[in-house]
Amino acid sequence: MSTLVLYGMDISPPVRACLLTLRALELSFQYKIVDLLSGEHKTEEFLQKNPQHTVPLLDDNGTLIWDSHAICCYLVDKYGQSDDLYPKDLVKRAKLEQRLYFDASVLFMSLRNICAPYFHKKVTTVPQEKIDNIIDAYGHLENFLSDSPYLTGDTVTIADFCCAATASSLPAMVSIDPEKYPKITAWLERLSELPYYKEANGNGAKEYIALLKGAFTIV
Ligand SMILES: N[C@@H](CCC(=O)N[C@@H](CS)C(=O)NCC(=O)O)C(=O)O
Repeated sequence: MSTLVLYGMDISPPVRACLLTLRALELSFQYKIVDLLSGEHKTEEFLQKNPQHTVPLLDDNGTLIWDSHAICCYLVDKYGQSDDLYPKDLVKRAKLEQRLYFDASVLFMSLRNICAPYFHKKVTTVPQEKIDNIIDAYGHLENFLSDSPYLTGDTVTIADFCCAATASSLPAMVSIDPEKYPKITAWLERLSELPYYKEANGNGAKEYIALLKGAFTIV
């Protein structure tokens, strides 16, 4: 029986994507808090596990995996009772992975490019260009949801978990106007009905927004 340990903290969107996946798979795991705000991710002990010093980090009986997207894929492939959350069908998987890479390279980066300078160097001025990146990303997300309730079709997958963990945190910088983004708004409401959503993502997203809302001046 393997022991799963997730390292992270609730304010981190990619950590919450992993929490959503772990809960959806009904896996038991140990959650070890790494307090980024006090620099615990830069300790020798953590750097030995993840030299890139990011959370989430998964330790599956000595196998160390980081990057939330890699973790979510691994968890479903290894422990899923079905492939519903991460289909094996190549065409379905390709569409899903496009959404994962969208989160990793566009959506989450639009958030990280603002919050990393804030957390690392207390930078509170944000160029309009960085705000425009969030608005562009919202536009793409709205478009991905134009003809289906979830990001890859009729059922929830890890693409929804990864993108929703980020999207539900981005209102710290740019609100999601329900009139402009009705699909994103309905999608987040739909996901919030999952029995484990509040604990795995909702509370942490609220905490993240409370920590950052109003912290920035756009220049
Ligand atoms: N693409 C990575 C991003 C991970 C990431 O940037 N995590 C942030 C917290 S939200 C972090 O650990 N920052 C600390 C650092 O980069 O030193 C993932 O999806 O896991």
